[in-house]
Amino acid sequence: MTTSATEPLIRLNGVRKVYRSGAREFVAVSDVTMDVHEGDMVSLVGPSGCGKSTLLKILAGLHDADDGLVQIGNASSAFTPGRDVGMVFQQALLLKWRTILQNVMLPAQILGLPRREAEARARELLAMVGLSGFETKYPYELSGGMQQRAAIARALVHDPKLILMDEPFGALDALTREKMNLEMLRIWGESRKTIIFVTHSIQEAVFLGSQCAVLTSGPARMADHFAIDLPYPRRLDMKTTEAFGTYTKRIYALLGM
Ligand SMILES: Nc1ncnc2c1ncn2[C@@H]1O[C@H](COP(=O)(O)OP(=O)(O)OP(=O)(O)O)[C@@H](O)[C@H]1O
Repeated sequence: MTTSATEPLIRLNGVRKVYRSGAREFVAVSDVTMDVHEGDMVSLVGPSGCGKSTLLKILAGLHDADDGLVQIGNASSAFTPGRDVGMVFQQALLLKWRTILQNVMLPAQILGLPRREAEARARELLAMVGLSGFETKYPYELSGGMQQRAAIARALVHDPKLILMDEPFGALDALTREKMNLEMLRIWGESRKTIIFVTHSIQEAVFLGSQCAVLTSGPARMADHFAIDLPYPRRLDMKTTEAFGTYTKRIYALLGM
């Protein structure tokens, strides 16, 4: 889905973020240079504390970088972080007193989008994530995987240009996680969104990503960024192929493992 001939949606060059506490400085992210094109699925992989969430916060406009270029949007696609970002976290973070439909509609409501259209879109998205029939249920009536599907629908409801996902399947059991990986690829294919996806799992990074950025800690920096040229649709049995193994070995080597 990469359209490298076009201007990138995101251009990062030499991005660096330092947290300061009194006189002490801590470099959380450095040397982050990559272009992300519309429709890319970028895996950000690295060990705990290597700055993945910090980078997502910079992309979401929640943190400023201390150095380097962060350009989001281009001549044909203006970008407003509040309007154009959808986020999914490790926990679904659904409001327990709202139904699933009301939860999915929340970002549209916050942005003041017309209610009727928002509801129609929320219903369509719930169908897309396989939750038709659960509109009037409450979060406690859904499994963890189903709650995470609702969170994905919620992230898409205001039709954002960029979806940022921070370890969205980290709290799920291994089998549900594999199923959600397949679902995620289907949803990405149908929505054609640009997705940046944080994971600790090297396998997940290779299985999902059209691009992969590897971040290391000590020192915090982007060690590499490359395309994953495995065909879509991806199937679970691809994990046993030599090409898949070559990518995972490359990431293990970059992480010094
Ligand atoms: N607000 C903050 N002030 C000071 N240090 C921070 C702050 N936020 C994060 N850090 C530090 O910056 C480093 C990077 O944090 P970040 O949360 O971006 O890493 P991460 O790769 O997402 O980690 P994890 O995979 O464990 O979630 C960590 O060492 C963390 O302790």
